[in-house]
Order: sequence, then structure tokens, then C-alpha cells
Amino acid sequence: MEVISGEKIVKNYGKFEVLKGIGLNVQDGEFVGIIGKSGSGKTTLLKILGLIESVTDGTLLYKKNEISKLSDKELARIRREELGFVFQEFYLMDSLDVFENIMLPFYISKTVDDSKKERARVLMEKFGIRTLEKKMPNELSGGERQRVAICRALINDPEIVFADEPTGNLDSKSGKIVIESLKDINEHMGKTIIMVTHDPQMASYCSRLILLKDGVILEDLENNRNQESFYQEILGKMKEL
Ligand SMILES: Nc1ncnc2c1ncn2[C@@H]1O[C@H](COP(=O)(O)OP(=O)(O)OP(=O)(O)O)[C@@H](O)[C@H]1O
Repeated sequence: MEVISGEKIVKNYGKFEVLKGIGLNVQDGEFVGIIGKSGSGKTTLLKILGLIESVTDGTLLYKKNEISKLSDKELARIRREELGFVFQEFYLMDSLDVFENIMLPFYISKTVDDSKKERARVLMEKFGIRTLEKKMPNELSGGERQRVAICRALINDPEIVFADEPTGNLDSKSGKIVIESLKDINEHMGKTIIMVTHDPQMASYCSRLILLKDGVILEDLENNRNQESFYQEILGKMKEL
């Protein structure tokens, strides 16, 4: 099933055209990577697909509904209930402990209950941070913080997880744990993932990779080989970026 599709998507910031006619569709269950040089428009595209940013021109469909026809209230509901976000900078609240950070969406909507607390514990267990539940963010490593952010993104049981350079601030060991967590979410929890990265190693975990250059899709690569040969293919393609 197609979850998001875009046709001829254009995004301008003032006179600057960042996206110049993007067409793509994302199917339920895919792990889509977006790779490209700094300034190629990766984050802008991710924000548009994540319904955070509007398009200047073109059509964006979310589950076959044209986004421009949805009310702000409906868009906010979709973002809150059906989408999850993970960012390079983690965005944890320094004054809340790990458990409270994961539960934050429910504190905001004042809908904390025992089943949601249990869900938070199951997620912490799954991502190896259960013993850290009472720690504050400044007591955690970068990789641990990102796993907290991943649990928070999953607490609403979203259908799609958007990740913007989720390993960008991590050393390679922590980065590997985080990317493997995302892979696990995709393969075993059935979540669709759309991830921006500039790192070919991280991109090799994706089932499909969009190569972005100066606001256009240079190539849309299907990963139908093993990870190492996909990595080699990506390295080759990156010379064209
Ligand atoms: N809100 C904004 N207002 C004006 N220009 C913007 C805005 N957001 C992004 N840009 C510009 O659009 C271009 C693409 O930005 P974007 O963040 O999408 O690129 P990127 O490929 O994700 O880059 P990076 O890898 O450095 O994060 C950049 O030149 C950036 O300066």
C-alpha cells in the first residue's frame, strides 16, 4: 500500500529553489534512505514528507489524501498519531528523566495511563535502556540518548518513523546500535522508515535509497543485494553526487 506520494514537488525559500520537481512514492513497510551532499535538500524533503513543511508547488498525497485539502487540525492529528520523528540533536528535555522523556507526548496530551507506562517499559527493554529509566539525559551517552528519542518516537505506535541524520552526532559504535535499532523497527515492528543521511554506511541498511542532487532525484536505488555489495554500489554512486 502506498503511504506517501509526491508529484512534481517544488519548494522555494524566497527566490531560492531547494526542491525542483520531486516525484516519489513510499510503500508501507519500506526503509527509505535519502542521501545527498549538504544543501541538496534532504531535510527539506523529509520535512515535506513528514507534513511539517508545506510545498510551494506540486502534489503530496498521504494515504491517497491530498495534503493541501486537509485541515490544520487533521494534519496535526496525523503528525501526532501516525508519524514519529527522530532528529540528529535528540531533542530530549534536560529536566525530565528517561522514562518521562519517552512519555512526554502523553504528558502533553494529559493521557498518561498504566497501559502507556507499560508500553514505555517494553520499548525501553527492547532498546536496551530499561536500566536507565531514572537517569537524566546529561548522564547518558549520545547513543543512549538517541535510543531514548527512538522510544519516544515509537510511544504513540506510529505507522511511519522519520529520522533526520539519526546517527550524525554519534561515534561509529553508537551509530551502529542506533541504525540496527531502526532496522529492527522496520523489519520486526513493521514500521515504514524514511531516513536522511549523508553516510553511505548507514544508507546501506535501507531497502531503498533516493540520491538527491541540487534538489532533484538523481537516482532511486532498490536494495536487492546484500548489505556489503549495496554499500559498494552506494560508494560508486556517491561520486556522481
Ligand atoms: N527555512 C529555511 N529558510 C531559508 N532557506 C532554507 C531553509 N531551510 C533550508 N534552507 C536552505 O535550503 C537548502 C537545502 O537545505 P536542507 O536542510 O534541505 O539541505 P540538506 O541536504 O538537508 O543539508 P545538510 O546535509 O547540510 O543538512 C540549503 O541551502 C538551506 O540553506
